[in-house]
Amino acid sequence: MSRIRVMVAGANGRMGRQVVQMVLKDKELEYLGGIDPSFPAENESILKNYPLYKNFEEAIIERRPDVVVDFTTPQTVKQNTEIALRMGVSPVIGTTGLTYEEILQLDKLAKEREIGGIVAPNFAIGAVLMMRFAQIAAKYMPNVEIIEMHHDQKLDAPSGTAIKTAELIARERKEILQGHQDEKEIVKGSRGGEYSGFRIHSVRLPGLVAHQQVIFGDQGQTLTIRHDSINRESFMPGVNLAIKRVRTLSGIVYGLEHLLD
Ligand SMILES: NC(=O)C1=CN([C@@H]2O[C@H](COP(=O)(O)OP(=O)(O)OC[C@H]3O[C@@H](n4cnc5c(N)ncnc54)[C@H](O)[C@@H]3O)[C@@H](O)[C@H]2O)C=CC1
Ligand SMILES: O=C(O)C1=N[C@H](C(=O)O)C[C@H](O)C1
Repeated sequence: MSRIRVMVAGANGRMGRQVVQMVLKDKELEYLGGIDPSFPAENESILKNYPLYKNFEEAIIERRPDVVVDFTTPQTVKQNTEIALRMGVSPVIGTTGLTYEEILQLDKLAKEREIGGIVAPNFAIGAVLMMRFAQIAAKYMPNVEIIEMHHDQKLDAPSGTAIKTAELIARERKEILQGHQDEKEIVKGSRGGEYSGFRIHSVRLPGLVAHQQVIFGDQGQTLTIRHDSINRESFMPGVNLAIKRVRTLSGIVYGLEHLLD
């Protein structure tokens, strides 16, 4: 059986470097090279041993991968994905920041081209379970707040995981007036961002990787569902699964959970 030919966009980033190592270790995958406009540090010998392109379109035209994994930035991911789909390449997208409308547009393009793709805001199995458990709890405990905590270099807030969690909660939660109307924010933003009647709070600190708590409250009790990624290896089994399954999909699938059952 021929190996799946993979390129990694954002290869020089925190996630990209981890993905390159994972792909190189898997005998079913062939690493064709990376795409990243930044220069790898002197000690990043792995990246320098393989082709490293600065331009996404040029890389895809020249190498013709089966799958391109994207861990870049919210500013570039949509354009990258459109190029990949137009070139017949299946995208595995970990980059956050795509809106739901943009995912629908990409899905339309993927279906027109008969190509499978996946957008997963979180590739860690524990995070997928956290989101699912929160969705179940929301039906019975509609008073809820989300606190997500990440490293201080993160570009987007709230995190893609928090947004997806909020979308799942909003689907189940009956519409209630949470808290009261007379609240006054003395320090602007201290009550977080509002999503469909409940709050999301984003914490950014050095020392953190990726963490989230979903806290439900009811009379005399709280329920806290918490997930911690303590390193970026936590995302690799999910990314590996997506690379192997993406070409069997129809259109763009949103969330790793769709590959698990
Ligand atoms: N879905 C998931 O499980 C996870 C998603 N993420 C998301 O992945 C994204 C990347 O995160 P990090 O690796 O921490 O960021 P990072 O800043 O360390 O890496 C991003 C890399 O993309 C490169 N880049 C920028 N524009 C590019 C372009 N047009 N083509 C190719 N490369 C380009 C940058 O030079 C940089 O090296 C973020 O959106 C983050 O939220 C992060 C961790 C897990
Ligand atoms: O930027 C990160 O680090 C992460 N981003 C994703 C998100 O925005 O949810 C996934 C994970 O939380 C790590």
